[in-house]
Amino acid sequence: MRGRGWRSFSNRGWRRGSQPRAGRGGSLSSRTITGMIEVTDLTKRYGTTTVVEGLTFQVRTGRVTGFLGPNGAGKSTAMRMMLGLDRPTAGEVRIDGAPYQRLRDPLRTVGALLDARAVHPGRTALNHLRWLARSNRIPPRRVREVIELAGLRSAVRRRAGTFSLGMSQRLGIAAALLGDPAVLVLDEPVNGLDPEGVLWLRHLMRDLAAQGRTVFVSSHLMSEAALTVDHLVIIGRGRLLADTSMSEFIDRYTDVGVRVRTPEPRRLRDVLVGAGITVTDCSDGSLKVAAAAERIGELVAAHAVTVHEVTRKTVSLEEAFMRLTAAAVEYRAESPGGVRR
Ligand SMILES: Nc1ncnc2c1ncn2[C@@H]1O[C@H](COP(=O)(O)OP(=O)(O)OP(=O)(O)O)[C@@H](O)[C@H]1O
Repeated sequence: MRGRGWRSFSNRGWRRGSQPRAGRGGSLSSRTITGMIEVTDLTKRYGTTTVVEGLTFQVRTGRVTGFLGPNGAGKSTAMRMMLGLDRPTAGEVRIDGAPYQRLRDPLRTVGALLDARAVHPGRTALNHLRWLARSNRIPPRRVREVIELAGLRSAVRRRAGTFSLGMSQRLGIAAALLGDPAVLVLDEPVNGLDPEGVLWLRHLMRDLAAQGRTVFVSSHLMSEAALTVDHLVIIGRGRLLADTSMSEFIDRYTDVGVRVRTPEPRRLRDVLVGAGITVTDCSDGSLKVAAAAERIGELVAAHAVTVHEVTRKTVSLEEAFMRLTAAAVEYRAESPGGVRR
């Protein structure tokens, strides 16, 4: 059994300390917590179906890492394996250097929200949190602190079974914060939150990362991730598609192009290609030109080509995400004409 460094509970932030405290077995240790998650060659098969395949990445401290992928990509399965709830077919996950099962005080090291509804419906929110705190040797005053943090004060005496999904998410987040953990693993925590709740959660995640914690949060919405996340791990059909900073992702995948409508497409194409510019035909008859609008304007004027419209087009983050994961999308709607979107 491993020893554990001393930490203090504080609303102002999480602090690592060098002051040791007695471990369960009475041993003392000055080991401090790093909070890093290391995923190595993680694989999960159900029968002949491979749900997670050879995932390798690290989740670092002090930033919010988004775990993205389309529906069925394997995000929840990977998170369950991180938290020791599913056994990997191959590979491993280490949190702070050890598998989850070997953490001495799991709730104090990792706070997790996987399924907000997984609470006894007949138990009040307060009793749920009190029970969790007691079973993990967490001081009762921390229960009050997380109730305030999660904005649950007016609902603590209500039974969890009467909660809306958004309220359940808040309760789940309160429970995840109970142990003042260095690592937070949150599966789609935005689901069901109202706009005020979404804003609150964004700020909370950013604050937790700014305090030096590791925040790992799944989502299938890039537009939401873009507002919170510093780093992205993107998977599709269980495989790693990207492990990149948000800014690198924007640079690499959200290309900017210019659409040009002209009654002389052949002439314009010759002029542009002659200037070394890449030109692509669009289905509506316009041309997609890989050059700045100013450059196109100069060439058009110099060669007296008639142009009806020049429009700068940017690829949104959501479009870029859909392009990246397109080949790995398992579930998607058929359009009325039978063409896949
Ligand atoms: N116990 C199981 N037995 C068989 N297949 C499973 C099991 N659990 C999950 N799967 C399959 O694994 C795949 C990945 O599921 P998972 O829930 O991990 O994806 P996800 O990325 O979290 O999806 P979503 O965004 O829809 O929540 C799905 O095809 C799912 O049907």
